[in-house]
Amino acid sequence: MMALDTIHSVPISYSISFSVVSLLIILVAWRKLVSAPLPPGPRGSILSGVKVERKHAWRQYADWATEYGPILYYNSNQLTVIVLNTAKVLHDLLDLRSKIYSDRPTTPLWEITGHDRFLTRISSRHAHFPAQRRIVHEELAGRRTHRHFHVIEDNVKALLFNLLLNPTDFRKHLRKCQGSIIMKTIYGYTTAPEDDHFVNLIERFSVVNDAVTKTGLYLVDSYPILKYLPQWMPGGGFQAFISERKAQLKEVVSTPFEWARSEFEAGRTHDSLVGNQLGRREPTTPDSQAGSEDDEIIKHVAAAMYTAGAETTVSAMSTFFLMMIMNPEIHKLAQEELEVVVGNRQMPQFDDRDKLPYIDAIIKEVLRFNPPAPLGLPHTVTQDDVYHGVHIPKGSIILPNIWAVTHDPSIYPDPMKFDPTRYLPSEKQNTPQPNPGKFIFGFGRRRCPAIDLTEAAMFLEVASILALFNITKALDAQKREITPVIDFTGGLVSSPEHFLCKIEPRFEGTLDWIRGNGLFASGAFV
Ligand code: HEM
Repeated sequence: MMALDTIHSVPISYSISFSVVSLLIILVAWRKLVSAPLPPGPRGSILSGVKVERKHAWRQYADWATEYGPILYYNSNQLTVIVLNTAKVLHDLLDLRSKIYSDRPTTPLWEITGHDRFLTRISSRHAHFPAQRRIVHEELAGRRTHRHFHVIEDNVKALLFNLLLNPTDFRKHLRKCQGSIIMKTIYGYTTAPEDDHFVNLIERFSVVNDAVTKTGLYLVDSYPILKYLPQWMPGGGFQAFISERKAQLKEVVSTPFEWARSEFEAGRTHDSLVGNQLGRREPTTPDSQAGSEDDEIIKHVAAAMYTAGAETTVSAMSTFFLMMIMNPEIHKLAQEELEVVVGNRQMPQFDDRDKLPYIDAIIKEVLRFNPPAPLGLPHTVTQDDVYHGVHIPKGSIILPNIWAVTHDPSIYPDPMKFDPTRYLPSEKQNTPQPNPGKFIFGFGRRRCPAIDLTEAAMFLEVASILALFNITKALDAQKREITPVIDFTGGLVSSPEHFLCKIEPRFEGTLDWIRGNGLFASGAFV
């Protein structure tokens, strides 16, 4: 009996002390939380909060950070916004506390229209999120990207050909190249030379999507009750707007997917994300729930890729053109490296990448100088948190100020100077400056899943363009050089403002050279 008492009393006393300790921990954490103030930041009007007026919000935030510190808080239209401005706070919160900082903010409008199902916007707590991330990882991570090298090669050849025939439209050609790479690797679909049906569909949608996804733009975001307003009541036209958006979204998500599925069912296999995933999933029966759920997952991953990947890479490539005309000595050094490693009049290959450190450094510097997504994509935090004595409330919108990090002089000295040698060891600097890829592709569980594909495509585009062309300042009617103003657009993706440049073949007979290298083979040019 005694023995039995002892056996039982030990766990009971343990569990009492365990409960007391847990309660104390919770109390201490709670006291810390309630006593911790919000981070410092600008205060706006009581009604609408702070308005960020500047075209480049990231610069405004960086300026505020010098006044208030690396973590800023402000209130905008009743939304709590926290901006993270240094590499350290970004790493501490978005990488190390990724478990609670990987969600995406949503709005009633996105939920009603279904925008919140895309990988770019889906909540990290949604049942489909792990499967969506697994799919992109399976299809695009690391060496798996190599399967798509031939797609990149074909489209880069088409790009070179288009630049030769019609250099003025270089941005259109960059867009075509990137869009075609995505459509082929994701759906197995070869885009038409002009006016492609699917590309037009997605691009039209992206424009509307941009407007729809501006947080707080619509009344329903502030007053969710409005979603129940019948169509016949004043203001009920909103219901028609919703139906239209839903239909548009369904078309964008389903049409290219259904094309890929019909190809798959007809036995025409394409080594694409959708084709491979259809091959992997359980066989479906007409009433199979699992099959249709899998389809939903695949569709929404695939549809996110074009909208996330087209604009960003085109922005980076446009910055590359701008930097080449503004820095002719860097352009020349890159061509000299290519001549030594690849030889004259040769098309660079993927295998050459490791032997071309200067080209690699130019790409890094392009991405640092103008990060295509300067504020990344917004995150949100799923529980109240305290960091260095400040309270980060659950549900706050967390903006990573990537631009502030890539222009932080303590990491990148003289940050407004375009200088690829930052990443190369030299007598002046034993340790090269950090690869901006650490920051510009985002953080934690939401980090961009297409980094390897992006870097491979940018390498081949940059190296091949420099191998074949000289990019210089355009001339006006009096044959004077036009020096562009270095300026970038505002918005989620920031690209160089319109500028002119001259793109000329380096060698006589380039057209013949292009023919000889099979550049007509892909048929994907305009
Ligand atoms: C230079 C080119 C690119 C840059 C700078 C870039 C940057 C980013 C950034 C900053 C994020 C947000 C990460 C975060 O929330 O922390 C992101 C997410 C994403 N990117 Fe990229 N990206 C590029 C190219 C691409 C391409 C080519 C694709 C597709 C083919 C792509 C697909 C995606 C997707 C699907 C997400 C959402 C991931 C998620 O929310 O879980 N990106 N990217």
